[in-house]
Amino acid sequence: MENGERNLEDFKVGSLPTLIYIPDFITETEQTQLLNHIYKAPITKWKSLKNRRLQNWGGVVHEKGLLPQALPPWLTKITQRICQRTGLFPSAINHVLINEYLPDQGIMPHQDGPAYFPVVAILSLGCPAVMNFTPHSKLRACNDGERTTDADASSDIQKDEHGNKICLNDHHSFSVLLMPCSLLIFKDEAYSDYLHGIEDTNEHRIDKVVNVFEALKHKKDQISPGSGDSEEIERTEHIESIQRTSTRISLTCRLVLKVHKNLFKF
Ligand SMILES: O=C(O)CCC(=O)C(=O)O
Ligand SMILES: [Fe+2]
Repeated sequence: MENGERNLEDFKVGSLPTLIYIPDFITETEQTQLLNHIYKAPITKWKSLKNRRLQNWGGVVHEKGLLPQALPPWLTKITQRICQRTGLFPSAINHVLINEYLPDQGIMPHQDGPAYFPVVAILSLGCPAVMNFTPHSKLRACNDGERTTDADASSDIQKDEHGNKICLNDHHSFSVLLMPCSLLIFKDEAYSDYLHGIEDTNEHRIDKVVNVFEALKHKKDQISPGSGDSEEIERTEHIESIQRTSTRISLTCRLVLKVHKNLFKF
């Protein structure tokens, strides 16, 4: 069965309710077409930041909403597929941020801004990379002094009827391996209780990845490209990191619900 026909539930990874990883969401030909469009854009379309470059498509996002600009057809082809395939966006995706990372570039752990509808879909192109999810500091703070043996863990603290603190969910840091042509979607706790980021190093650890099968496939390919037997996968399980050897491009596709039709109403 093609990935496009399978139930979204089948692509859930990790223990959080809504972290979805779809390998081969686009074909390699589509990846090449997208990269061509991205690199055909005028140089002025790129905004250089300290540790990466980005292109902003769909308009300017302000605290109060989006000052819109129509997405080009080469992007709506993808955003429409994401909306249809996931059914998680209440209306059409209207904003796409394209990030370019050299092998030693990344993005600081962060939470996406409040202007966005709280579902994000990230399409990956080019070199594989690992995205790390870490519990939000607000949650970690609840836990200070209570879980000194496990620095990565955090819990929702609530009070019981006597006012004693009780821990509900455990929050652990985890990672996702983002392979080219894959789509990562996250919402709910993964969106609200965790920071996500990519380390600015050319080697990424994969020991905490939740999409394990993807990691094993990749590890096998690093050792002997092309051969796919499962014994080989087992033999490569000891590899704990991936090398970033070329550029990665990502398309962060989101929806800003509040759209300003008229500049003067801002
Ligand atoms: O490049 C990525 O995969 C993540 C980008 C991201 O988190 C963002 O644009 O907010
Ligand atoms: Fe983000």
